[in-house]
Amino acid sequence: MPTRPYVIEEMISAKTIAARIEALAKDIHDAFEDTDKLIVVGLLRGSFVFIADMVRELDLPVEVDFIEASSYGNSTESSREVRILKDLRGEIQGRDVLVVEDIVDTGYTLKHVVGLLNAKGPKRLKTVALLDKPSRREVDIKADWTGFEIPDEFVVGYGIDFAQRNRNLPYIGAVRFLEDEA
Ligand SMILES: O=P(O)(O)OC[C@H]1O[C@H](OP(=O)(O)OP(=O)(O)O)[C@H](O)[C@@H]1O
Ligand code: HPA
Ligand SMILES: [Mg+2]
Repeated sequence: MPTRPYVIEEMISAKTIAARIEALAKDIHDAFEDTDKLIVVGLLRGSFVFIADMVRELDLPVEVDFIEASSYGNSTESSREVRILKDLRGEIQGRDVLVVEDIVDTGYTLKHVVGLLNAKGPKRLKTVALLDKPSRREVDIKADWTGFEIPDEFVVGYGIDFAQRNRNLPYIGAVRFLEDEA
């Protein structure tokens, strides 16, 4: 289904993202320095680029796993119903876990997934989100580490989509609907 016409305005460059991930990885390394293995869980689909860059900066023994959660469909508004489309492949009971999320907006997705994972009894569970939109929060959740706090703008790129488009942009950009400009 075609969306309303829009342009994308760069908000965070690829270079700035890379530098921030390097710093986040150092903090995460320090928190999990004594781990025998860190299970890094990416939330599909939006986090696929972030997790790929993050694990390559993490100097720790890691296992990579994924959960697929979806709540937006083709809209810029959350349905507030988080559907789990794919569960973890491995066990996390008694393990160290890092959840990797692209963006925390209303907070429904991260809160739901953290609840599901905590119910499996991990030893330690921490979360990292590349982006945080605190002004849009509807439920009480904050990632343990955040890359960038951003204003109330619908963003795309670096794995993040609008109606499944623009995930392949190397930077984060804000969506500007053209008729809004008139
Ligand atoms: O804090 P929230 O308001 O819940 O929004 C954040 C979530 O929404 C997006 O996922 P989406 O449902 O679009 O699925 P996708 O990752 O496959 O794009 C994004 O990737 C986050 O997972
Ligand atoms: O700003 C956003 N862009 C794309 N997907 C999203 N899901 C939550 N917030 C956003
Ligand atoms: Mg999406």
